[in-house]
Amino acid sequence: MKKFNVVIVGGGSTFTPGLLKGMCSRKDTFPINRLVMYDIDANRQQKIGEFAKILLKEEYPEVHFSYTTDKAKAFTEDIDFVLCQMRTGGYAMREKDEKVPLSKGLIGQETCGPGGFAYGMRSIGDMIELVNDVRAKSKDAWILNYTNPAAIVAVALKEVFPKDNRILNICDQPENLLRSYGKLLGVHERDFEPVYFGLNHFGWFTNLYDTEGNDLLPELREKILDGGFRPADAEQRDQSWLDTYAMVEQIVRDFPDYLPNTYLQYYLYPDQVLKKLNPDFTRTNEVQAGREKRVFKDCALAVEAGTAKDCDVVQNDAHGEFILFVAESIAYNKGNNFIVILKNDGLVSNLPEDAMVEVAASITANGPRPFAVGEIPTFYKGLIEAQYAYEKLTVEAYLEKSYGKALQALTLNRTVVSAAQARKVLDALVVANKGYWPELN
Ligand SMILES: NC(=O)c1ccc[n+]([C@@H]2O[C@H](COP(=O)([O-])OP(=O)(O)OC[C@H]3O[C@@H](n4cnc5c(N)ncnc54)[C@H](O)[C@@H]3O)[C@@H](O)[C@H]2O)c1
Ligand SMILES: O=P(O)(O)OC[C@H]1O[C@H](O[C@H]2[C@H](O)[C@@H](O)[C@@H](O)O[C@@H]2CO)[C@H](O)[C@@H](O)[C@@H]1O
Ligand SMILES: [Mn+2]
Repeated sequence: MKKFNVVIVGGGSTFTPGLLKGMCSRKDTFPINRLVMYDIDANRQQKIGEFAKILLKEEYPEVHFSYTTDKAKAFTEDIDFVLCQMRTGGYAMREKDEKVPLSKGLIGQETCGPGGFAYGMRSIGDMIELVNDVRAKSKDAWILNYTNPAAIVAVALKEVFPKDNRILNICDQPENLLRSYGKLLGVHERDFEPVYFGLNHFGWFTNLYDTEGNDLLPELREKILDGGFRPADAEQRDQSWLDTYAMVEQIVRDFPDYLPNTYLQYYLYPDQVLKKLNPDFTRTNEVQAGREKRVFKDCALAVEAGTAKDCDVVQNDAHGEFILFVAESIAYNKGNNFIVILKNDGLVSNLPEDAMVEVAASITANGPRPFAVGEIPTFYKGLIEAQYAYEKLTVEAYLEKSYGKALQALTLNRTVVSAAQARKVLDALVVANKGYWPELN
Protein backbone atom coordinates (compact mmCIF):
# COMPACT_ATOMS: atom_id res chain seq x y z
CA MET A 1 0.00 0.00 0.00
CA LYS A 2 1.45 3.35 -1.03
CA LYS A 3 2.29 5.70 1.82
CA PHE A 4 1.83 9.43 1.32
CA ASN A 5 3.96 12.50 1.88
CA VAL A 6 1.88 15.20 3.51
CA VAL A 7 2.52 18.85 4.38
CA ILE A 8 0.29 20.76 6.79
CA VAL A 9 0.40 24.49 6.07
CA GLY A 10 -0.57 26.43 9.18
CA GLY A 11 1.01 23.85 11.49
CA GLY A 12 0.39 26.16 14.46
CA SER A 13 -3.37 26.21 13.85
CA THR A 14 -5.73 25.42 16.70
CA PHE A 15 -7.15 22.76 14.40
CA THR A 16 -3.82 20.92 13.87
CA PRO A 17 -4.10 18.61 16.92
CA GLY A 18 -7.49 17.44 15.63
CA LEU A 19 -5.99 16.79 12.23
CA LEU A 20 -3.10 14.85 13.77
CA LYS A 21 -5.47 12.73 15.84
CA GLY A 22 -7.47 12.07 12.67
CA MET A 23 -4.28 10.93 10.94
CA CYS A 24 -3.54 8.53 13.77
CA SER A 25 -7.00 7.00 13.71
CA ARG A 26 -6.94 6.65 9.91
CA LYS A 27 -3.44 5.23 9.54
CA ASP A 28 -4.73 1.96 8.08
CA THR A 29 -6.81 3.66 5.42
CA PHE A 30 -4.55 6.66 4.68
CA PRO A 31 -0.97 5.66 5.55
CA ILE A 32 1.54 8.47 5.82
CA ASN A 33 5.24 8.19 5.04
CA ARG A 34 6.43 11.72 5.76
CA LEU A 35 4.61 14.51 7.55
CA VAL A 36 5.94 18.07 7.61
CA MET A 37 4.25 20.91 9.44
CA TYR A 38 4.95 24.36 8.01
CA ASP A 39 4.05 27.71 9.56
CA ILE A 40 5.43 31.25 9.51
CA ASP A 41 5.08 31.57 13.28
CA ALA A 42 7.87 29.49 14.83
CA ASN A 43 6.66 29.89 18.39
CA ARG A 44 3.09 28.87 17.72
CA GLN A 45 4.12 25.95 15.60
CA GLN A 46 6.77 24.68 18.03
CA LYS A 47 4.11 24.24 20.73
CA ILE A 48 1.92 22.10 18.48
CA GLY A 49 4.98 20.48 16.85
CA GLU A 50 6.38 19.22 20.15
CA PHE A 51 2.96 17.80 21.00
CA ALA A 52 2.88 16.16 17.56
CA LYS A 53 6.23 14.47 18.21
CA ILE A 54 4.88 12.84 21.36
CA LEU A 55 1.53 11.88 19.88
CA LEU A 56 3.11 10.36 16.75
CA LYS A 57 5.77 8.51 18.71
CA GLU A 58 3.01 6.84 20.72
CA GLU A 59 0.41 6.30 18.04
CA TYR A 60 2.15 6.49 14.66
CA PRO A 61 5.90 5.86 15.13
CA GLU A 62 6.45 4.88 11.48
CA VAL A 63 5.77 8.45 10.30
CA HIS A 64 8.84 10.56 9.49
CA PHE A 65 7.83 13.79 11.18
CA SER A 66 9.31 17.29 11.28
CA TYR A 67 8.15 20.87 11.60
CA THR A 68 9.72 23.90 9.99
CA THR A 69 9.39 27.56 9.07
CA ASP A 70 11.73 27.02 6.13
CA LYS A 71 9.88 26.81 2.82
CA ALA A 72 12.75 24.90 1.22
CA LYS A 73 12.32 22.10 3.76
CA ALA A 74 8.54 22.07 3.54
CA PHE A 75 7.95 22.28 -0.20
CA THR A 76 9.96 19.46 -1.78
CA GLU A 77 9.61 17.39 -4.99
CA ASP A 78 7.66 14.46 -3.72
CA ILE A 79 4.64 15.85 -1.89
CA ASP A 80 1.36 14.02 -2.39
CA PHE A 81 -0.97 16.18 -0.31
CA VAL A 82 -0.79 19.71 1.06
CA LEU A 83 -3.42 20.29 3.74
CA CYS A 84 -3.76 24.02 4.11
CA GLN A 85 -5.26 25.94 7.02
CA MET A 86 -3.45 29.26 7.35
CA ARG A 87 -4.83 32.45 8.83
CA THR A 88 -3.09 35.54 7.45
CA GLY A 89 -2.81 38.04 10.27
CA GLY A 90 -3.81 35.56 12.98
CA TYR A 91 -6.49 36.16 15.60
CA ALA A 92 -5.32 39.77 16.05
CA MET A 93 -6.61 40.51 12.54
CA ARG A 94 -9.68 38.27 12.91
CA GLU A 95 -10.64 40.43 15.88
CA LYS A 96 -10.44 43.53 13.67
CA ASP A 97 -12.50 41.79 10.97
CA GLU A 98 -15.23 41.46 13.56
CA LYS A 99 -14.86 44.69 15.51
CA VAL A 100 -14.32 47.23 12.73
CA PRO A 101 -17.66 46.45 11.00
CA LEU A 102 -19.44 46.32 14.38
CA SER A 103 -18.12 49.81 15.14
CA LYS A 104 -20.00 50.96 12.01
CA GLY A 105 -23.21 49.14 12.97
CA LEU A 106 -22.58 46.26 10.55
CA ILE A 107 -22.26 42.48 10.97
CA GLY A 108 -18.78 41.60 12.21
CA GLN A 109 -18.01 38.03 11.18
CA GLU A 110 -14.91 36.10 10.13
CA THR A 111 -16.10 35.00 6.66
CA CYS A 112 -19.28 36.99 6.01
CA GLY A 113 -19.86 40.66 5.21
CA PRO A 114 -17.09 43.28 5.56
CA GLY A 115 -15.08 41.01 7.90
CA GLY A 116 -15.01 38.25 5.31
CA PHE A 117 -14.07 40.81 2.67
CA ALA A 118 -11.13 42.03 4.79
CA TYR A 119 -9.99 38.48 5.53
CA GLY A 120 -10.29 37.60 1.84
CA MET A 121 -8.12 40.56 0.84
CA ARG A 122 -5.46 39.21 3.24
CA SER A 123 -5.73 35.51 2.35
CA ILE A 124 -5.56 35.82 -1.43
CA GLY A 125 -1.90 36.92 -1.61
CA ASP A 126 -0.65 34.26 0.81
CA MET A 127 -2.62 31.54 -0.93
CA ILE A 128 -1.26 32.51 -4.36
CA GLU A 129 2.24 32.40 -2.88
CA LEU A 130 1.56 28.99 -1.35
CA VAL A 131 0.38 27.50 -4.65
CA ASN A 132 3.47 28.89 -6.42
CA ASP A 133 5.74 27.47 -3.69
CA VAL A 134 4.16 24.04 -3.92
CA ARG A 135 4.06 23.96 -7.71
CA ALA A 136 7.72 25.03 -8.01
CA LYS A 137 8.64 21.53 -6.79
CA SER A 138 5.59 19.28 -6.74
CA LYS A 139 3.55 19.64 -9.92
CA ASP A 140 1.14 16.86 -9.00
CA ALA A 141 0.57 17.43 -5.30
CA TRP A 142 -3.05 17.82 -4.27
CA ILE A 143 -3.66 21.08 -2.44
CA LEU A 144 -6.67 20.63 -0.16
CA ASN A 145 -7.53 24.00 1.23
CA TYR A 146 -9.52 24.99 4.31
CA THR A 147 -8.11 28.53 4.47
CA ASN A 148 -10.93 31.03 4.73
CA PRO A 149 -12.82 32.77 3.38
CA ALA A 150 -12.82 29.65 1.23
CA ALA A 151 -15.43 31.16 -1.11
CA ILE A 152 -13.17 34.07 -2.03
CA VAL A 153 -9.95 32.05 -1.97
CA ALA A 154 -11.56 29.60 -4.42
CA VAL A 155 -12.55 32.35 -6.87
CA ALA A 156 -9.07 33.92 -6.64
CA LEU A 157 -7.17 30.67 -7.16
CA LYS A 158 -9.37 29.68 -10.11
CA GLU A 159 -8.69 33.11 -11.66
CA VAL A 160 -4.91 32.95 -11.13
CA PHE A 161 -4.41 29.21 -11.74
CA PRO A 162 -7.24 28.35 -14.16
CA LYS A 163 -5.67 25.12 -15.40
CA ASP A 164 -4.60 23.76 -12.03
CA ASN A 165 -7.08 20.99 -11.33
CA ARG A 166 -5.37 19.75 -8.20
CA ILE A 167 -6.44 22.59 -5.96
CA LEU A 168 -9.58 21.71 -4.04
CA ASN A 169 -11.20 24.15 -1.63
CA ILE A 170 -13.33 22.60 1.07
CA CYS A 171 -15.41 23.52 4.11
CA ASP A 172 -16.33 21.43 7.11
CA GLN A 173 -19.70 23.11 7.67
CA PRO A 174 -21.79 20.89 5.33
CA GLU A 175 -20.11 17.91 7.04
CA ASN A 176 -20.98 19.33 10.47
CA LEU A 177 -24.56 19.83 9.28
CA LEU A 178 -24.81 16.26 7.96
CA ARG A 179 -23.59 14.97 11.33
CA SER A 180 -26.20 17.12 13.07
CA TYR A 181 -28.98 15.89 10.74
CA GLY A 182 -27.77 12.33 11.31
CA LYS A 183 -28.10 12.72 15.05
CA LEU A 184 -31.69 13.99 14.75
CA LEU A 185 -32.70 11.22 12.35
CA GLY A 186 -30.67 8.37 13.82
CA VAL A 187 -28.74 7.93 10.57
CA HIS A 188 -24.95 7.81 10.13
CA GLU A 189 -23.81 10.84 8.11
CA ARG A 190 -22.03 8.63 5.54
CA ASP A 191 -25.35 6.94 4.80
CA PHE A 192 -26.81 10.17 3.47
CA GLU A 193 -26.63 11.06 -0.19
CA PRO A 194 -27.15 14.80 -0.04
CA VAL A 195 -28.07 17.21 -2.80
CA TYR A 196 -26.63 20.64 -2.03
CA PHE A 197 -26.14 23.87 -3.99
CA GLY A 198 -24.81 27.36 -3.38
CA LEU A 199 -21.57 29.16 -2.68
CA ASN A 200 -19.36 28.41 0.30
CA HIS A 201 -21.09 29.48 3.55
CA PHE A 202 -24.08 30.37 1.34
CA GLY A 203 -25.87 27.18 0.35
CA TRP A 204 -28.81 24.85 0.89
CA PHE A 205 -29.57 21.12 1.08
CA THR A 206 -32.43 20.32 -1.31
CA ASN A 207 -32.60 16.56 -0.66
CA LEU A 208 -31.16 14.11 1.81
CA TYR A 209 -31.47 10.59 0.44
CA ASP A 210 -30.91 7.51 2.56
CA THR A 211 -29.28 4.33 1.26
CA GLU A 212 -32.64 3.14 -0.13
CA GLY A 213 -33.25 6.36 -2.00
CA ASN A 214 -35.87 7.84 0.36
CA ASP A 215 -35.64 11.60 0.79
CA LEU A 216 -35.42 12.27 4.53
CA LEU A 217 -35.44 16.05 4.17
CA PRO A 218 -39.21 16.52 4.69
CA GLU A 219 -39.07 14.50 7.94
CA LEU A 220 -36.01 16.43 9.08
CA ARG A 221 -37.66 19.77 8.32
CA GLU A 222 -40.63 18.80 10.53
CA LYS A 223 -38.28 17.75 13.33
CA ILE A 224 -36.45 21.09 13.15
CA LEU A 225 -39.72 23.04 13.11
CA ASP A 226 -41.01 21.03 16.09
CA GLY A 227 -37.91 20.85 18.26
CA GLY A 228 -35.30 23.28 16.94
CA PHE A 229 -31.79 22.50 15.75
CA ARG A 230 -28.52 21.83 17.55
CA PRO A 231 -25.05 20.78 16.40
CA ALA A 232 -24.19 17.08 16.72
CA ASP A 233 -21.44 18.00 19.19
CA ALA A 234 -23.56 20.53 21.12
CA GLU A 235 -21.96 19.67 24.47
CA GLN A 236 -18.59 20.92 23.17
CA ARG A 237 -19.86 24.13 21.59
CA ASP A 238 -19.62 27.69 22.79
CA GLN A 239 -22.93 29.53 23.23
CA SER A 240 -22.48 31.55 20.02
CA TRP A 241 -22.45 28.38 17.92
CA LEU A 242 -25.57 27.07 19.71
CA ASP A 243 -27.30 30.39 18.95
CA THR A 244 -26.22 30.11 15.31
CA TYR A 245 -27.60 26.58 14.92
CA ALA A 246 -30.83 27.62 16.68
CA MET A 247 -31.42 30.24 13.96
CA VAL A 248 -31.90 27.42 11.42
CA GLU A 249 -35.44 26.91 12.76
CA GLN A 250 -36.38 30.50 11.89
CA ILE A 251 -34.79 30.27 8.45
CA VAL A 252 -36.71 27.05 7.71
CA ARG A 253 -39.96 28.60 8.95
CA ASP A 254 -39.55 31.56 6.60
CA PHE A 255 -38.07 29.62 3.65
CA PRO A 256 -39.19 26.00 4.00
CA ASP A 257 -38.10 24.73 0.55
CA TYR A 258 -34.63 23.66 1.62
CA LEU A 259 -32.34 23.35 4.66
CA PRO A 260 -29.91 26.28 4.95
CA ASN A 261 -26.25 26.56 5.77
CA THR A 262 -26.09 28.26 9.18
CA TYR A 263 -24.06 31.17 7.76
CA LEU A 264 -27.18 32.38 5.93
CA GLN A 265 -28.37 33.93 9.21
CA TYR A 266 -26.00 36.85 8.65
CA TYR A 267 -27.40 37.60 5.20
CA LEU A 268 -31.10 36.94 5.81
CA TYR A 269 -31.47 38.59 9.24
CA PRO A 270 -28.56 41.03 9.60
CA ASP A 271 -30.45 43.40 11.95
CA GLN A 272 -31.58 40.63 14.26
CA VAL A 273 -28.16 38.95 14.38
CA LEU A 274 -26.37 42.27 14.86
CA LYS A 275 -28.29 42.82 18.12
CA LYS A 276 -26.80 39.59 19.48
CA LEU A 277 -23.19 40.44 18.62
CA ASN A 278 -21.22 42.05 21.46
CA PRO A 279 -18.69 44.54 20.04
CA ASP A 280 -16.58 44.18 23.19
CA PHE A 281 -16.45 40.40 23.13
CA THR A 282 -16.62 38.88 19.67
CA ARG A 283 -16.14 35.29 18.45
CA THR A 284 -12.36 35.86 18.35
CA ASN A 285 -12.35 36.68 22.04
CA GLU A 286 -14.48 33.61 22.73
CA VAL A 287 -12.07 31.42 20.70
CA GLN A 288 -9.02 32.92 22.41
CA ALA A 289 -10.54 32.33 25.85
CA GLY A 290 -11.73 28.86 24.84
CA ARG A 291 -10.32 26.74 22.03
CA GLU A 292 -6.98 28.51 21.61
CA LYS A 293 -6.23 28.55 25.32
CA ARG A 294 -7.32 24.92 25.75
CA VAL A 295 -5.39 23.60 22.73
CA PHE A 296 -2.10 25.25 23.68
CA LYS A 297 -2.50 24.35 27.36
CA ASP A 298 -3.33 20.71 26.60
CA CYS A 299 -0.40 20.44 24.18
CA ALA A 300 1.96 21.92 26.79
CA LEU A 301 0.65 19.51 29.45
CA ALA A 302 1.23 16.53 27.15
CA VAL A 303 4.76 17.72 26.40
CA GLU A 304 5.45 18.19 30.11
CA ALA A 305 4.05 14.75 30.93
CA GLY A 306 5.89 13.17 28.00
CA THR A 307 2.71 11.43 26.87
CA ALA A 308 -0.36 12.36 24.86
CA LYS A 309 -2.37 9.42 26.22
CA ASP A 310 -4.65 11.41 28.53
CA CYS A 311 -4.85 14.41 26.26
CA ASP A 312 -8.33 15.17 24.91
CA VAL A 313 -7.20 18.22 22.98
CA VAL A 314 -9.59 17.55 20.10
CA GLN A 315 -13.09 18.90 20.42
CA ASN A 316 -14.83 18.73 17.07
CA ASP A 317 -13.83 15.64 15.08
CA ALA A 318 -15.54 16.64 11.85
CA HIS A 319 -12.90 19.19 10.87
CA GLY A 320 -9.85 16.91 11.02
CA GLU A 321 -11.69 13.87 9.70
CA PHE A 322 -13.34 15.55 6.74
CA ILE A 323 -10.15 16.72 5.00
CA LEU A 324 -8.68 13.23 5.50
CA PHE A 325 -11.79 11.55 4.07
CA VAL A 326 -11.39 13.72 0.98
CA ALA A 327 -7.64 12.94 0.73
CA GLU A 328 -8.32 9.24 1.12
CA SER A 329 -10.98 9.24 -1.56
CA ILE A 330 -8.51 10.90 -3.96
CA ALA A 331 -5.61 8.66 -2.93
CA TYR A 332 -7.46 5.40 -3.54
CA ASN A 333 -9.91 6.56 -6.22
CA LYS A 334 -12.75 5.70 -3.87
CA GLY A 335 -15.34 7.96 -5.46
CA ASN A 336 -16.94 8.77 -2.11
CA ASN A 337 -19.47 11.61 -2.04
CA PHE A 338 -18.53 14.84 -0.36
CA ILE A 339 -19.68 18.44 -0.66
CA VAL A 340 -16.84 20.53 -2.10
CA ILE A 341 -16.21 23.84 -3.88
CA LEU A 342 -15.92 23.68 -7.69
CA LYS A 343 -16.22 25.76 -10.84
CA ASN A 344 -19.89 25.76 -11.77
CA ASP A 345 -19.56 24.96 -15.48
CA GLY A 346 -23.29 24.36 -15.80
CA LEU A 347 -23.79 22.31 -12.61
CA VAL A 348 -26.37 24.87 -11.48
CA SER A 349 -27.64 25.65 -14.94
CA ASN A 350 -28.98 29.16 -14.24
CA LEU A 351 -25.90 30.46 -12.41
CA PRO A 352 -22.74 31.89 -14.02
CA GLU A 353 -20.37 29.30 -15.50
CA ASP A 354 -17.38 30.72 -13.63
CA ALA A 355 -18.96 30.81 -10.14
CA MET A 356 -17.20 28.61 -7.59
CA VAL A 357 -20.19 26.66 -6.33
CA GLU A 358 -20.47 24.23 -3.45
CA VAL A 359 -22.05 20.94 -4.51
CA ALA A 360 -21.87 17.20 -3.86
CA ALA A 361 -19.28 15.33 -5.89
CA SER A 362 -17.82 11.88 -6.18
CA ILE A 363 -14.16 12.37 -5.20
CA THR A 364 -11.82 10.30 -7.38
CA ALA A 365 -8.11 10.07 -8.17
CA ASN A 366 -8.82 12.37 -11.10
CA GLY A 367 -10.55 14.87 -8.89
CA PRO A 368 -14.18 15.59 -8.12
CA ARG A 369 -16.89 14.36 -10.46
CA PRO A 370 -19.73 16.60 -9.42
CA PHE A 371 -23.45 15.87 -9.53
CA ALA A 372 -25.42 18.36 -11.58
CA VAL A 373 -28.09 20.29 -9.70
CA GLY A 374 -30.04 21.81 -12.62
CA GLU A 375 -32.09 25.00 -12.41
CA ILE A 376 -32.67 26.65 -9.04
CA PRO A 377 -35.67 28.85 -8.11
CA THR A 378 -35.59 32.64 -8.51
CA PHE A 379 -35.17 33.50 -4.80
CA TYR A 380 -32.03 31.39 -4.40
CA LYS A 381 -30.68 32.40 -7.79
CA GLY A 382 -31.09 36.08 -6.91
CA LEU A 383 -29.35 35.71 -3.55
CA ILE A 384 -26.47 33.71 -5.02
CA GLU A 385 -25.92 35.96 -8.01
CA ALA A 386 -25.51 39.02 -5.80
CA GLN A 387 -23.21 37.15 -3.42
CA TYR A 388 -21.13 35.77 -6.28
CA ALA A 389 -20.82 39.27 -7.76
CA TYR A 390 -19.53 40.39 -4.36
CA GLU A 391 -16.97 37.55 -4.30
CA LYS A 392 -15.81 38.22 -7.85
CA LEU A 393 -15.49 41.97 -7.26
CA THR A 394 -13.49 41.28 -4.09
CA VAL A 395 -11.00 39.21 -6.08
CA GLU A 396 -10.86 41.87 -8.80
CA ALA A 397 -10.35 44.57 -6.17
CA TYR A 398 -7.34 42.61 -4.89
CA LEU A 399 -5.82 41.78 -8.28
CA GLU A 400 -6.41 45.24 -9.78
CA LYS A 401 -5.74 47.09 -6.50
CA SER A 402 -9.06 48.84 -7.13
CA TYR A 403 -10.82 50.90 -4.46
CA GLY A 404 -13.80 51.27 -6.80
CA LYS A 405 -14.27 47.51 -7.10
CA ALA A 406 -13.87 47.10 -3.34
CA LEU A 407 -16.63 49.66 -2.82
CA GLN A 408 -18.84 47.88 -5.35
CA ALA A 409 -18.20 44.53 -3.65
CA LEU A 410 -19.18 45.77 -0.21
CA THR A 411 -22.23 47.64 -1.53
CA LEU A 412 -23.48 44.41 -3.08
CA ASN A 413 -23.08 42.45 0.15
CA ARG A 414 -26.47 41.86 1.81
CA THR A 415 -25.01 42.60 5.24
CA VAL A 416 -24.10 46.14 4.08
CA VAL A 417 -26.45 47.37 1.26
CA SER A 418 -25.92 51.13 1.75
CA ALA A 419 -23.11 52.52 -0.42
CA ALA A 420 -22.41 55.17 2.21
CA GLN A 421 -21.98 52.49 4.87
CA ALA A 422 -19.85 50.46 2.45
CA ARG A 423 -17.50 53.42 2.00
CA LYS A 424 -17.26 54.05 5.75
CA VAL A 425 -16.43 50.47 6.58
CA LEU A 426 -14.04 50.12 3.64
CA ASP A 427 -12.08 53.18 4.71
CA ALA A 428 -11.81 51.85 8.25
CA LEU A 429 -10.75 48.41 6.99
CA VAL A 430 -8.08 49.94 4.74
CA VAL A 431 -6.51 51.50 7.85
CA ALA A 432 -6.89 48.33 9.94
CA ASN A 433 -5.30 46.16 7.22
CA LYS A 434 -2.32 48.36 6.42
CA GLY A 435 0.61 46.14 5.45
CA TYR A 436 -1.66 43.20 4.64
CA TRP A 437 -3.69 44.52 1.70
CA PRO A 438 -2.36 45.93 -1.54
CA GLU A 439 -2.68 49.71 -1.61
CA LEU A 440 -6.03 50.46 -3.30
CA ASN A 441 -6.28 53.20 -5.91
N1 LIG B 1 -12.96 25.87 5.48
C1 LIG B 1 -13.42 25.58 6.70
O1 LIG B 1 -14.51 25.09 6.84
C2 LIG B 1 -12.58 25.88 7.90
C3 LIG B 1 -12.90 25.35 9.15
C4 LIG B 1 -12.11 25.71 10.25
C5 LIG B 1 -11.04 26.57 10.08
N2 LIG B 1 -10.80 27.07 8.83
C6 LIG B 1 -9.68 27.96 8.57
O2 LIG B 1 -8.48 27.31 8.98
C7 LIG B 1 -7.51 28.30 9.29
C8 LIG B 1 -6.92 28.08 10.66
O3 LIG B 1 -7.86 28.47 11.65
P1 LIG B 1 -7.45 28.65 13.17
O4 LIG B 1 -8.65 29.22 13.84
O5 LIG B 1 -6.89 27.41 13.69
O6 LIG B 1 -6.36 29.79 13.06
P2 LIG B 1 -4.93 29.90 13.75
O7 LIG B 1 -4.56 31.34 13.69
O8 LIG B 1 -4.95 29.20 15.06
O9 LIG B 1 -3.96 29.06 12.80
C9 LIG B 1 -3.50 29.50 11.59
C10 LIG B 1 -2.00 29.31 11.51
O10 LIG B 1 -1.59 29.73 10.20
C11 LIG B 1 -0.34 30.34 10.33
N3 LIG B 1 -0.08 31.16 9.15
C12 LIG B 1 -0.48 32.42 8.89
N4 LIG B 1 -0.05 32.80 7.68
C13 LIG B 1 0.64 31.75 7.16
C14 LIG B 1 1.32 31.53 5.93
N5 LIG B 1 1.39 32.47 4.99
N6 LIG B 1 1.90 30.34 5.73
C15 LIG B 1 1.85 29.37 6.67
N7 LIG B 1 1.23 29.53 7.85
C16 LIG B 1 0.63 30.70 8.08
C17 LIG B 1 -0.42 31.11 11.63
O11 LIG B 1 0.86 31.42 12.12
C18 LIG B 1 -1.19 30.13 12.51
O12 LIG B 1 -0.34 29.31 13.25
C19 LIG B 1 -8.21 29.63 9.10
O13 LIG B 1 -8.05 30.09 7.79
C20 LIG B 1 -9.66 29.26 9.30
O14 LIG B 1 -10.52 30.21 8.75
C21 LIG B 1 -11.55 26.73 7.77
O1 LIG C 1 -15.46 30.38 15.14
P1 LIG C 1 -14.61 29.15 15.05
O2 LIG C 1 -13.15 29.48 14.86
O3 LIG C 1 -14.89 28.14 16.11
O4 LIG C 1 -15.08 28.37 13.74
C1 LIG C 1 -15.02 28.97 12.53
C2 LIG C 1 -15.21 27.90 11.50
O5 LIG C 1 -16.52 27.43 11.62
C3 LIG C 1 -16.93 26.44 10.70
O6 LIG C 1 -16.28 25.26 11.00
C4 LIG C 1 -16.54 24.46 12.14
C5 LIG C 1 -15.29 24.34 12.95
O7 LIG C 1 -14.26 23.82 12.16
C6 LIG C 1 -15.53 23.37 14.09
O8 LIG C 1 -14.39 23.24 14.90
C7 LIG C 1 -16.65 23.82 14.94
O9 LIG C 1 -16.34 24.99 15.63
O10 LIG C 1 -17.77 23.96 14.11
C8 LIG C 1 -17.65 24.87 13.03
C9 LIG C 1 -18.99 24.88 12.32
O11 LIG C 1 -19.77 23.78 12.46
C10 LIG C 1 -16.69 26.90 9.29
O12 LIG C 1 -16.97 25.91 8.36
C11 LIG C 1 -15.31 27.41 9.11
O13 LIG C 1 -15.17 27.89 7.80
C12 LIG C 1 -14.98 28.48 10.11
O14 LIG C 1 -13.64 28.87 10.00
MN1 LIG D 1 -16.25 26.71 6.34
